[in-house]
Amino acid sequence: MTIPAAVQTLHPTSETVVEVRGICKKYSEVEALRLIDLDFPRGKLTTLLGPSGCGKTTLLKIIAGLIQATSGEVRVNGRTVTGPGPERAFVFQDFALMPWATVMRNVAFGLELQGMAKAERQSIARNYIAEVGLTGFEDKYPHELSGGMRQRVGLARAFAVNAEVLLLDEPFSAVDEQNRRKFQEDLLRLVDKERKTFIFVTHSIEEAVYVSDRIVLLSRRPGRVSQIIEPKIDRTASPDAIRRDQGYLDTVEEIWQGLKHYVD
Ligand SMILES: Nc1ncnc2c1ncn2[C@@H]1O[C@H](COP(=O)(O)OP(=O)(O)OP(=O)(O)O)[C@@H](O)[C@H]1O
Repeated sequence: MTIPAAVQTLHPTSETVVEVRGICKKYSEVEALRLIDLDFPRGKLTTLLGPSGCGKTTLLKIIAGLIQATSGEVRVNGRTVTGPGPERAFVFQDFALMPWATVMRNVAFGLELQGMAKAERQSIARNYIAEVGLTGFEDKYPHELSGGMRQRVGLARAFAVNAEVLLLDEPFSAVDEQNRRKFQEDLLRLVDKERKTFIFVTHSIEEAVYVSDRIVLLSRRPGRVSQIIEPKIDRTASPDAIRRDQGYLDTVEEIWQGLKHYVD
């Protein structure tokens, strides 16, 4: 058997944007997370992967400042997180679009809240609408779009506010396989282009290996970091070639071997 092209590392770099230190979270009797220490570097996409209920969404929400840890600390650019902040954008599973607003207004809404002039925010929004393949749909309302298109609007909105840290909670979970693949490619292009810090939660091992620079495997609840894997994949290859790449296939297998004993 070939040795998977993946290595374990946990070294902070000078480019570390998000530092998670000693995070524990208890929901009354339920211990969701135990002593999580992680660093998230700029320009990289890190995926949190692990058995259902291991605390992935909880960790993402603690980093977002949407819920408080029981103990420990999160720092973003050296500053302790005490609540939500403009440098962090949280992309929810359902995207929570405003049904009464057009695609353009939805995508530009965060900028509107910041008080940006209309022409400027529309120009930024137009750019991200194009990035997610929705040019021509600017004046449509959410109910006139397919589920996959609505998710793209949500993604464009998150990018438009220009947050440094993007927290994505299973953004592709509700779309069909073809749309999902298209999204994954859009996401990889944006990671490459935008130099932001992406923290991504998914249930799909294949998706994690395809899109991630690093994969953090969490153990069963209480979630702890059990392994960190860096898939070594040539991302300049075509999407189909990547999915046939031996390094890709070996990493998928390695993660499956690590996770399968949690599934019965
Ligand atoms: N508000 C809450 N009150 C009580 N328990 C909660 C609350 N939110 C989450 N939990 C529990 O904490 C644990 C971790 O939940 P969380 O949603 O973070 O896990 P997850 O890994 O994202 O799960 P999944 O993979 O199923 O989406 C679970 O056992 C869940 O039931």
